[in-house]
Amino acid sequence: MTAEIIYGRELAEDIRERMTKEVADLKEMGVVPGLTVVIVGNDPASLSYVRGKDKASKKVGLESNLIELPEQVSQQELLDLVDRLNHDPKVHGVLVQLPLPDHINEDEIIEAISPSKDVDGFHPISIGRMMAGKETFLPCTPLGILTMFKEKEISLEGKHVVVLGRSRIVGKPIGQMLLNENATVTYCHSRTKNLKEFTQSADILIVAVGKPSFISGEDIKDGAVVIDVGVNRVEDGSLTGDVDFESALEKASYITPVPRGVGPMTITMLLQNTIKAAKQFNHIPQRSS
Ligand SMILES: Nc1nc(=O)c2c([nH]1)NC[C@@H]1CN(c3ccc(C(=O)N[C@@H](CCC(=O)O)C(=O)O)cc3)C=[N+]21
Repeated sequence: MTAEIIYGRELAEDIRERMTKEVADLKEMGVVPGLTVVIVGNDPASLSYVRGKDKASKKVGLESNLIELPEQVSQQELLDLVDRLNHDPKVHGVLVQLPLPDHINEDEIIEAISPSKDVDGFHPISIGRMMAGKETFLPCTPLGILTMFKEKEISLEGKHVVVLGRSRIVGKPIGQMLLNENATVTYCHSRTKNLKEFTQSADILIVAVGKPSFISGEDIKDGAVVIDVGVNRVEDGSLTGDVDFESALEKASYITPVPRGVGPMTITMLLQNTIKAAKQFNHIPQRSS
């Protein structure tokens, strides 16, 4: 079997086009959705992502602000900034780019963000609501993956989903969200024994481990759906996923590439969450889509 490649970037463009219209409608009502992204330090990869977010936000018509802080910023300065953004009525979404430097207590910063502006879906209140299957801000990468499944009409009910990786921002939440969609979910991680037995039994394999070529064709069941969440910057400066694309392509029914797969969907879901936050703030009903 040769897989159909799911180009997240193309899906993302379609969704952003719809969003641009929605933002224009909101502006007619006097509502300009606002997103503020905070980045600490000057890690080139992080800077490149946040600039991507900033550009995409502006393109759909959001009011986007990027706050760049020096590496040495103190915990208190960061908390004060988050507090100011929480109280700013023009700011509907707040994102603090992770990871933060070692001297910063990341959890305290995440918990300081108002849950009503938590467009990343990382606040414990958002996570708790997600676990309970309640309406909330869902984290952008998992939401982007779920949106890909919906757009491609890939059914989840009763499917065996194997999630490789258990990070707070990808692995754990995607498993919970797919459980909410009635999938049967197995989590695998660095201590899992006989990993191959799990990967080979997956109808849907989600790989989020951060290791180039961690998975290849022989690890995959014929006809499986393979979602590559890896963003690995390799020596020549190019971006590569966690899956050996060429060999996996021969086995899978669907596969996402890196770049142009999950990444652009992540950014698009951030914009979607920001629009949702702006509507909630202004008591405008959400569209059912
Ligand atoms: N608070 C927080 N929220 C995040 O959502 C968050 C974060 N911190 N820290 C870092 C990770 C990583 N991340 C990516 C987003 C888009 C692409 C993306 O669009 N990638 C493009 C390529 C971009 C390039 O070439 O550099 C693609 O895959 O086609 C990648 C990675 C969000 N993250």
